[in-house]
Amino acid sequence: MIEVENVSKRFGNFAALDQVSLRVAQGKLVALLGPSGSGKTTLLRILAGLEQPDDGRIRLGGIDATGLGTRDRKVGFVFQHYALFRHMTVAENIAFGLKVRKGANRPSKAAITEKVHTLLELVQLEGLAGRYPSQLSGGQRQRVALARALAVEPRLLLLDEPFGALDAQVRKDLRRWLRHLHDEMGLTGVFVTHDQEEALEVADEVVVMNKGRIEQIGTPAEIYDSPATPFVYRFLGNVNAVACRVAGGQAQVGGLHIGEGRADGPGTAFIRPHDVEVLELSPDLPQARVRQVVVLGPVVRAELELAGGVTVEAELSRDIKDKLGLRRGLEVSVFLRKARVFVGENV
Ligand SMILES: Nc1ncnc2c1ncn2[C@@H]1O[C@H](COP(=O)(O)OP(=O)(O)OP(=O)(O)O)[C@@H](O)[C@H]1O
Repeated sequence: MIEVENVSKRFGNFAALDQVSLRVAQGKLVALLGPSGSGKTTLLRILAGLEQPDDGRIRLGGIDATGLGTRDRKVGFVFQHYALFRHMTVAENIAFGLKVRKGANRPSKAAITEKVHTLLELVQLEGLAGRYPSQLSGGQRQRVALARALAVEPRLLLLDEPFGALDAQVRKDLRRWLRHLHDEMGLTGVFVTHDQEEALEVADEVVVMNKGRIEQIGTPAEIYDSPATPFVYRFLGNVNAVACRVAGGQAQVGGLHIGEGRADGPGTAFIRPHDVEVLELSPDLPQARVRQVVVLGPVVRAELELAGGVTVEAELSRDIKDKLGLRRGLEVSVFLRKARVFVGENV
């Protein structure tokens, strides 16, 4: 269990982390997700013991680790540009953390060889033990870096944009691979990413950060389906943000009832494109005019103009597009399956 309690960190006048609290249960893989500068790396470095918080505490496995150095925390880490030792082979790189141990803590030569072999198998690089880093691809290097971090059996694995520098396909393969590896080893892991797809696909839990604060913590489904704040709505996935007015608890846009608001006044309604249902024109439902239709493989995006000139994007299947004969200029009806209204100016 990792516990972060009210951690704050300032750099000069700038608050990189502002009263951050977080709990990660044993064996979970957690993503710290947020835009550049939101404090993800700072939090990771504080967990690693590479940086000290100005305020707050870090507990690892129930023990106060706030003042402990990196070595005593038993963490392993992999950074985006974490260079392998260039003059060492793959096997030597992986063995490094064990070889530098002192006295009785250092395993025997045979035990180290055995361990390196097991790790090479795990990261599927059995044949490459004798190669130097310059003779590996980017993805292979990252896997060696992971094996090196795992060699010392960390109780916590910290990864900072581990696949950031790699091309899209390799990234995808490594993500799946990391997920499997994690499931097999039962480690607790925290990784930093600014890629929402990566966070949603790989993590058990996602921590969404913004300006040094946590906006929301939840499973990928919770974060995507029930964003707690406008920021999370905008940051995770495509969303229609429509200015509306709330009166008597009901939010309206150009005469169309769009959802419920908690208080009266101006607000913004957030609607995911796949929650905008497009139907044949019906007198009982609000009307819209199709402004554009784009086919993206199996998915179709349609831009719809509602009454009052408000435009929303709908996402539908190709079958539905064909059934409706969807094309520019067509009059259709719309039904909003789900909308969430946040009341206030500039949300
Ligand atoms: N050593 C430092 N000195 C001064 N400012 C720093 C230092 N480290 C980080 N910062 C600032 O703190 C803020 C948070 O940085 P951090 O690296 O944690 O963000 P991040 O979310 O990881 O961003 P990125 O995705 O760009 O890596 C940034 O505005 C950064 O400029």
